Amino acid sequence: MADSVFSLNNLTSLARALSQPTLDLIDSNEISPPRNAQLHPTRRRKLSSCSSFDNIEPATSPGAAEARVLVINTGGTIGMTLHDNVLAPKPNAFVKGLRKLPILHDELYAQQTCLYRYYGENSLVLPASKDSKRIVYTIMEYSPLLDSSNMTTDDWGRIGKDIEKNYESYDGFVILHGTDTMAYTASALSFMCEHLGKPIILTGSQVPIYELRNDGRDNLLGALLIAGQFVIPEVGLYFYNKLYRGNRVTKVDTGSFNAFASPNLAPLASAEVDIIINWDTVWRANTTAKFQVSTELNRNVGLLRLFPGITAATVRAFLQPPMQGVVLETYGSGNAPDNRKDLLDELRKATDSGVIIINCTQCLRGTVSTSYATGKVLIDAGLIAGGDMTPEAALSKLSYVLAKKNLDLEAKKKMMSQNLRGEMRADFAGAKLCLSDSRFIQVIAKSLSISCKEELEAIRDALTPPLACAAAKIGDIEAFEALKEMGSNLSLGDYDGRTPLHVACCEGNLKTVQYLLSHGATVYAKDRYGATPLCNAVHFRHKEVVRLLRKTGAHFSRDELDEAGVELCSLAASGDLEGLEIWSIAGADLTKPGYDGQNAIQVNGIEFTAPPSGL
Ligand SMILES: NC(=O)C[C@H](N)C(=O)O
Repeated sequence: MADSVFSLNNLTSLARALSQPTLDLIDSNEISPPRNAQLHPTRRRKLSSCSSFDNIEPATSPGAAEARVLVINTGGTIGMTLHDNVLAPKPNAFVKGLRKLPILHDELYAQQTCLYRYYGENSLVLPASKDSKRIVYTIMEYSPLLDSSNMTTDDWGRIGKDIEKNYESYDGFVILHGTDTMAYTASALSFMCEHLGKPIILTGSQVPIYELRNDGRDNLLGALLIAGQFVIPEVGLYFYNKLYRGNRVTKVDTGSFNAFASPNLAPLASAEVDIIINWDTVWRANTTAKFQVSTELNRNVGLLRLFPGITAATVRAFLQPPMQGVVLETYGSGNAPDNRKDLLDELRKATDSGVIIINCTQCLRGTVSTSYATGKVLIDAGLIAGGDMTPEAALSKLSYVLAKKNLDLEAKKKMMSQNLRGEMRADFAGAKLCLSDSRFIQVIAKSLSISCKEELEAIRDALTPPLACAAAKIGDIEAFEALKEMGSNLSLGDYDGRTPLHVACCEGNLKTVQYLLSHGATVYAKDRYGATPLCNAVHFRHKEVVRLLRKTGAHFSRDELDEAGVELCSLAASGDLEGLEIWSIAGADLTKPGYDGQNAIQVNGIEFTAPPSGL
């Protein structure tokens, strides 16, 4: 033990250093349960302090039975009431209103489990799902609440920052927002949220939730169920039983509950009898970097819609400094008059002087191309093809890209033509193998006399988890490649919810973990027992794997953290410094008390030594 690189003295320093950022995070915008760990080491144990504990059915598997969602209420019709015959947001009424709606809140469970004391006054809980799971959600209400027509880029930044601050405390996020500019906010957040690993779902309604017939209840319920149950690492928009990719939507109807369309991309999920997730479509960050929110946005951007007879003077005025980026909404497949030299000259002058102009179509569906002479002239004038991007996505992408201080103009232009968050279709002509190309699947299909696409996909999905977990066990990257070729999703869990990443983390094969993380595996997957890949890597003491997972944004779940004090004390009691070191690398707070109120550092008479100054 003497030659251990990790002594108890630096453990105490580390503990201090580790606890510091946690404290710094607490401000009025962060909603989290009380951090006084001495009160209740686990939520389950906490239940025993409730007077009505005898009536509660204990959770079958603590940690897996409750999911937490943060709801950020920015305003919108969903929470509006009539004043002087016009609809306007009503502050401080939403939580009270929801408490009276049994489909959105189970007051009995809340009372029995001391929900408010543990999660805060603005918390609510959905009734139990079919598999006895609960979604506990906490509402953060903005002041003032806004009609979304009043939203600005500063409001997008505020939402982004609040998600970032609370990222580790919740499984998913729901943003309540007015429908008028929801497509813009959803697009902007999709770019601002870099290396996203958890669901962020915007929703709202066409009719206030307080009215007899309204769409707010269903929309909120659906968004909560998806955000709390599925690790969809995207900014989505949930409306009228469909989850869409946020940067693919546009508002198409003012008078229907079916207010949004995603003309160029099928929904990510449909809530019918069951909620069906279209996992093949789900976009994944495929990076090992940690989640962060980039709130720097450039406001010198604009949308200009071509119309027959538009004058060169109008175009010139629009493109004057300080304008730096413009989405030009063109005709059909990206066309403009090729007999209007005056117009084309204005566009050319602007691009020559460094204005980035993106060519997007005015049509609801389809992509820009260069099939016509009237389209080619715009390429010649220095415009960048916007593919099948919506104007909302193109505008917010410009705002995000132009704010990148470390990129020169060429790099920004390149970034604009790349697919960053699934906002445009990348041209992979011929690169994607279809399911029936896979020899393996074909052999199985033949032996089972199966030929239709749906049946083939069902076989693939049934076989993927055990095959991918087996490949993870032995670190067989080629097997992963073969599975991916079939269109398999390497994040799918087996019967116990164990994903290939869980297995690779148990095995400690760094290369395999790296591969899975860069091919869409999520660090937030929880198996049937509530265990995360990080918890598995800690358990099997794979230090480098733990480091990589942390770099990617992994953190202990709330229940794992609650249990940590006891585990840490037992490691300290047996003088297991290596074990303690791994826990601290994984983000555990070494000052977390165990059963008797003592923490790891105090256990067995070990003195808590003050850390060297400066830490
Ligand atoms: N349905 C709505 O939410 C429309 C409202 N004007 C808003 O965007 O805030």
